[in-house]
Amino acid sequence: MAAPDWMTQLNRLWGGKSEIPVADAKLDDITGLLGGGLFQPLFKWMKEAGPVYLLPTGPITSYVVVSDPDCIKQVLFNYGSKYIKGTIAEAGAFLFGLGVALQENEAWKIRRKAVAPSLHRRYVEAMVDRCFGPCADRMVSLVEDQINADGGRRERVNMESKFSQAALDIIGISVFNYDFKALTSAAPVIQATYTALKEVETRSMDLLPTWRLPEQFLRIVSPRQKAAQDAVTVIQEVTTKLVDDCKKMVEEEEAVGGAEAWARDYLNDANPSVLRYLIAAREEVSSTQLRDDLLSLLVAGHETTASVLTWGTFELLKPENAEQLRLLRAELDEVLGDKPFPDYADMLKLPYLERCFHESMRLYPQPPVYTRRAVVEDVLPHGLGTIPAGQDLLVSIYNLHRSPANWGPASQAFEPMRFGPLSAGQPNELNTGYRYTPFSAGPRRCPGDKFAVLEGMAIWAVLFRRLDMELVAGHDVVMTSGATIHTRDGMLVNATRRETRRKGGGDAVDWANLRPAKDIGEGWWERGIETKGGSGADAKSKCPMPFVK
Ligand code: HEM
Repeated sequence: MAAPDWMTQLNRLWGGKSEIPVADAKLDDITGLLGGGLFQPLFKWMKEAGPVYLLPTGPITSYVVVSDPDCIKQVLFNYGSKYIKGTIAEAGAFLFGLGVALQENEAWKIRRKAVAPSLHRRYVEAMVDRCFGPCADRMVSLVEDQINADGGRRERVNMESKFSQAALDIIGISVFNYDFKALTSAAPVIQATYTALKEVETRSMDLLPTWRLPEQFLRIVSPRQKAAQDAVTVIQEVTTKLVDDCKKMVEEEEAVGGAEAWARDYLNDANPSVLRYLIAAREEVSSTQLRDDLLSLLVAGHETTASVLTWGTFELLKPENAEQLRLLRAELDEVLGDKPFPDYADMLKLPYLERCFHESMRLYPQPPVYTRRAVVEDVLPHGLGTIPAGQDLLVSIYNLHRSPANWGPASQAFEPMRFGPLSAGQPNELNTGYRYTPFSAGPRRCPGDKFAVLEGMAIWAVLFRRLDMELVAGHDVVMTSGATIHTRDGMLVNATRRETRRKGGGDAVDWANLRPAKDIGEGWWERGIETKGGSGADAKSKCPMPFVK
């Protein structure tokens, strides 16, 4: 995506405010990383050019890459007044249609107001017991069955696929009340999601945006575009069917018992879902709008969580992180014993596990980079530059989270205790001064944050309590990017059953006085969680879903 040297020279004549340094982007920087993630050269250039720099991408096109906490805060909070999503919204329109994730301005505001309440804290908490725990159990039981069938010998498992399948099953049940059974059958929608998301990323970074040409033409001339369009058709067919089925079901329930009886039954025994909530809300909305909103949830909520789990597992299985893994298991044994999967009450007693999930999101933010476009001129804080109206930006959360300026000399190391004592709580953008911003901030902040954290914790709790795993020797786990960070060839582990510990039977750990197992640099432990800040989400509001008690 970076422009060749001559283009960089040309771009130095950029008409904007020239105090923003220009990245010295050589083609070698990205050819060396071909097949790797785009976010990696962005990190290299940040080290050379500083936390705000201009990246020329063509003779007249460029991105300003932003990696400073205060600048990122300003850009994200001014969505709607100074910035819009820009490139990513244009490039993703073929996939997301009218859905909440990529709409802009007024159209987005209406959809956000309708969709966000469906992911309310209380609904998500109810989902832990009904869905997250049982799905995690299903994932691990399948591996255990394989091990048993093989006489107890170790089994080679691609954990990236397992997490992706489990996350799809979870999002299917909680959002659509539909079981994709991705763990037990080959769901074409998974591959379709990957293909479509990869295309969104490629489109947003294309040097020559040929994808702006008419769709029918692209189908004929470009096999890549044809594959992307076919993938979208698969995803849309699946979601359309789910919307139609749910609408029919609600209509039938109303016809039989009237709205009141339906509501009563709904409270008593039906499985709640976001889709049923949206239909029950009786908002005047077309089936296409509903389909695209749900597709936003499916896409935004599936791969993101799965990728955090993949990379966090990779870190936890590295020999250098043996102590972190020991602590994680000690906590699980202490709280869960031989319980097959945790419920919501257990989740509140697993702060170290939650820290591991946050530390994984710090090192592997999903997505690592996203776009904004300035609609008016904006002066960045700390004299870091002026953004002219019309300028495209790349907000690099990967740079933000890995920069030694924000996280000290050991910023690249996996250390869940870097955020301070467990009594300080869990990190978020508010209490870390925006140095840790995994769910974005401001109006477009992720409404699925609580969902994601509890889902990830449930899956890890079951996995690490019941299985022993080691990374497969000689198999390189290499980062590459779709819209989230993928592995190039999977994340292979050898798995065996783990000896069951009784509740309280874990290693005794002095949790109150636990400090980082690694040297994170002087003064950085104190800087983990700096201020008392809320969750960033609207935690106290009343749950709008009538069926959640
Ligand atoms: C670890 C998992 C997840 C991460 C790291 C994550 C991260 C993000 C980020 C960074 C954004 C905003 C991007 C921007 O500002 O341009 C976002 C938006 C969104 N996320 Fe998540 N997300 C996760 C899981 C989920 C889940 C589980 C759901 C739903 C069940 C979800 C639903 C959404 C939606 C609907 C949006 C669009 C919101 C809007 O534009 O108003 N996410 N997510």
